[in-house]
Amino acid sequence: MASHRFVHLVESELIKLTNWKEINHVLEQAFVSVSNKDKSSGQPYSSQPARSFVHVGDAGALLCMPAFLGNISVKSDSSQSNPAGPAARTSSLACKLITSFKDNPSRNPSLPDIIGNIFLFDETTGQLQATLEANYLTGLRTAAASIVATEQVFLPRIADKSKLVLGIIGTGVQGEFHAMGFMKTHKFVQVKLWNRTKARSEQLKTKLTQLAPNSCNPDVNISVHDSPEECCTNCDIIVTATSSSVPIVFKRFLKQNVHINAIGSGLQHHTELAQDIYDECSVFIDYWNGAKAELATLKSTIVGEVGEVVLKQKVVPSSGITVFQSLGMAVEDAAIGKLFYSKYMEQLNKGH
Ligand SMILES: NC(=O)C1=CN([C@@H]2O[C@H](COP(=O)(O)OP(=O)(O)OC[C@H]3O[C@@H](n4cnc5c(N)ncnc54)[C@H](OP(=O)(O)O)[C@@H]3O)[C@@H](O)[C@H]2O)C=CC1
Ligand SMILES: O=C(O)C1=NCCCC1
Repeated sequence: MASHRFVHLVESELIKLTNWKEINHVLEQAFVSVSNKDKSSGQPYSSQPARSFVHVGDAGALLCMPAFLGNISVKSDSSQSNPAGPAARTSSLACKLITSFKDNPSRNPSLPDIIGNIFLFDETTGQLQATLEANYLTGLRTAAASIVATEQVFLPRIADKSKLVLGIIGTGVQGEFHAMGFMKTHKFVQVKLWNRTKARSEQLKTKLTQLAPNSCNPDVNISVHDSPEECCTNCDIIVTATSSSVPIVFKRFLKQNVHINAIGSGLQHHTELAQDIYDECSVFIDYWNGAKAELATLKSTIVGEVGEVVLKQKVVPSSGITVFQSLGMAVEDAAIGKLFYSKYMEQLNKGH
């Protein structure tokens, strides 16, 4: 059997390897892979069952998220050593095991809602190659999924992209990753924050103010708001990232052509937005397999997968409210796990 070296990558190591452009690039391929039914098309493809849940009463659950992702490039074309040549293709075999216990943040001492690891296997031999701490990576890949969904579903219908306003409803871990990822990759004139516990949105404002000089708009205005309504007013793009089991965003808060990335509420999904939004909007999802199981109670019009939009199999509306209903899927973890492992090994081989 070929000898191989096993590595465990901890958060401090992963932070050093973070590059939003590369992350968005692999997330877009993850979306494409689930919608691509033709392996010979040259596009990424994947095999990913609906994830399984082991429920621990009402306290939480253990999620098992396996996936194979084929024919991906882990570097954006512009960062290839040979920019003229085709991006080198690889694949990823991975399984994320992650728990979600919604009362964890209010424990003393406080614990994260989600705690997990990605297990990455050699796709030729099946040997375990690496484990990667997955809290940080889940934050990055969930935000990148929203960014790619926004780019595909919403930005094409916006003529003037220079005056966009972003709203973040819920400034916990996910809210923070979303604010940072969006500010690093798109220009916003204002980023509006709301959180149930106001001190936490004030803390995020301080962090984002420090980030602003290295964001797409150093002059961005960052503001903290007293209510979800005040926060959503005038927003072009909204992220809901809470564990609320009752609606906190209603249609009357929204601009006509708003796009919402609804990523929160863990195992229940679709509880953060009021039914009057779902009655009117067009919903985009990450994958049908997951939606059939996890969005069975959603009463709305699901147009299709984000990957179907990238592949031009589905058309996006030219106006109206759009919602990306993010469940989270295993190919996202397979994609980001492979990206970070490759970057780590590359550095190791260069002797850094
Ligand atoms: N779609 C996906 O791929 C993923 C989704 N998630 C989900 O995203 C959500 C946020 O996760 P994460 O940021 O890690 O968790 P955090 O514990 O860091 O943040 C939770 C946030 O929810 C807020 N909140 C909790 N209950 C309520 C309520 N009743 N009304 C209003 N706000 C509330 C908290 O406010 P306060 O500060 O006041 O407590 C806090 O802002 C979770 O539901 C999680 O399961 C997570 C990972 C991936
Ligand atoms: O995709 C994930 O990872 C998660 N999704 C829902 C909540 C727990 C983590």
